[in-house]
Amino acid sequence: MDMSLETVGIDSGDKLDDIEHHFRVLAGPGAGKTYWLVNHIKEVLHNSKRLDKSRKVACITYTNTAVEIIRDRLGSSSNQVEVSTIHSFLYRHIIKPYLHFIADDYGFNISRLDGHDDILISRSMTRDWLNQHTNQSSLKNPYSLKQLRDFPENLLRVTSWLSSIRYNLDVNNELVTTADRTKSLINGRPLSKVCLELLEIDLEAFKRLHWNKGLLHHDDVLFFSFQIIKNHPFVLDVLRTKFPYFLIDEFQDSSPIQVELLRLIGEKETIVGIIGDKAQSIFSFQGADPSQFESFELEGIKDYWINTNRRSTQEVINLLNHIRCDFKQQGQDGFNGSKPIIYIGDRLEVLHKINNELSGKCLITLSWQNITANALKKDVEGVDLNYKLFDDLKKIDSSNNSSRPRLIIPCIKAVELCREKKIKEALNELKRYFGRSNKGKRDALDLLFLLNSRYDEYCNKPLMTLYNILQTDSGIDGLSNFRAGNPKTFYDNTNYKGLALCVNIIEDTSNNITIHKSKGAEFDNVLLTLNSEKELDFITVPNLDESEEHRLKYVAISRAIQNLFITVPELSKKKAELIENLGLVDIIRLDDSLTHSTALN
Ligand SMILES: Nc1ncnc2c1ncn2[C@@H]1O[C@H](COP(=O)(O)OP(=O)(O)OP(=O)(O)O)[C@@H](O)[C@H]1O
Repeated sequence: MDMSLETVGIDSGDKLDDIEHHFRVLAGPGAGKTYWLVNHIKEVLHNSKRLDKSRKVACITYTNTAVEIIRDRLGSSSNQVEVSTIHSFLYRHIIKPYLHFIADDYGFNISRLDGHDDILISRSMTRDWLNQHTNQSSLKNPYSLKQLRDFPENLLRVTSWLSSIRYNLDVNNELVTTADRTKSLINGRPLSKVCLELLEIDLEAFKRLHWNKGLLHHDDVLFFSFQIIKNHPFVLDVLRTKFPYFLIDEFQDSSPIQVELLRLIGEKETIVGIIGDKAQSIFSFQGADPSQFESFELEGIKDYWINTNRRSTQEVINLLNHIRCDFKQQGQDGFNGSKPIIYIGDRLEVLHKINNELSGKCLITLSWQNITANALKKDVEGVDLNYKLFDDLKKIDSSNNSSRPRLIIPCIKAVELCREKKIKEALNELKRYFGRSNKGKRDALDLLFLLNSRYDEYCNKPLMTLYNILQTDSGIDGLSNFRAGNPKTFYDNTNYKGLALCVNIIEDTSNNITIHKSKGAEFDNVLLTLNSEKELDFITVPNLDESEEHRLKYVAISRAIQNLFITVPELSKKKAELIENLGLVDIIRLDDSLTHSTALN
């Protein structure tokens, strides 16, 4: 951390002398940033003369789970605080009241606006877009309009590429719409550069097709908020009046558009406070840029730094300190435990062994990939799981008149969400198929009931079993039979469970989650699962500044309060010695451990 002379060291129990200046709090994991933030909000509520019934503190954090934690900790004080994610905040205070100002300029059908969602891109929408593309006559063999539109694989290439549309800011702080060219790669072949250059011209027209239907993607919330503020600056004044204090936790994962919005809000009247840690920046794939935290500037901003770790045992902190080179955290006096352990062996066996040893205490597994987390949840073996089965299904069952994937994929996602008690999200999946009318909502509920009550009949069978149930008992018309061919082979030979493993459970609160979902949380006992010994480089040659992969693992191990375990299938003697020589972790080979040996060889 680049600590300037003006950076003031504080403790997570400290109060600021003056609540009326912008601030930045920098600190490592477990330092008590969220703890401090909650106390600071209470301080503001207590001392500020600028708050009343309609003037509140805005507190922005990254996930709905974090929102709940902060609300909980605020207790009854939370009436005067609006705690939310940035998307919910902007939707409520900018999009809903003001989108109608600019809706016509963007062809947005405001009468159909109904929240924001993760909008899935359909091939029919891609086709509609191609059919009206400004450059369609310039598209040439092998990617002519007809070839892009009518060859299923090409259509998939365009659709996949369009799914990566993002908004960013250019050097003049103007919004630009981009899509990631590499995402057109299907079956080893991408669209050509020439073709993509021609198509790129009209990306906004593609968004307009959705906006015409009142569909608002999460990213569109940022896009429209920014446009509204730029074109109608009085909206900023309204926000500043309503929120004299604007505090943001986990700032390191903000996107450049969010950062610019906050900077604009903080230009006058509103006090902006940002809290974060650049070494915990793990969302670059969503546009976050770790350098923004330290470079964020507002007039008179003061920097504070917390150098303690109030979460973990000294043994866990020793490992964290080894990995981090910009500063060292101090632990709490006398809070000691066992050295972290690296287990070498099959991860499911490791999980069972640790669970046995912890005898009933809760162990949380953290994995990089969603499919690994799901496999651990469902007790499935293997490291070579196919996380692309939904893509394969769409590709293989992709003839123009097949509506099967459009139904069966939401069904699988819905029932898996339902089994994790995410009923609202489950119904939302099915509403993608049935629509959002009252009838659509009723149909979604009926189908969810059917899928859930018959789960045991298909959960360990080929996908065809589920499809047959849908054909015979869902009441949905027009579900076509199979002829011999690749789609039938896929449905006959692919086990439902394989697809279930690919479902992403948002805000997963189970004991087996991805590292990204563990952000901000802490657990007594943590098991980090790794797929190969290369992934232990974050310990042997750590580089948090340049490697997001290393930061991700740093975040994972810093969730542990008491016991930290890491598992890897194999470990060469050379690398094991390298790690052993650090003296910070014990290494146990599972085979040896069966005879209670902790020896290396
Ligand atoms: N001053 C304090 N007194 C008592 N407990 C504290 C104090 N500060 C922090 N804690 C406790 O330490 C733990 C870590 O705090 P917190 O979650 O706020 O850290 P953080 O900096 O936000 O962590 P991360 O960035 O890793 O998510 C929590 O259990 C919190 O309750």
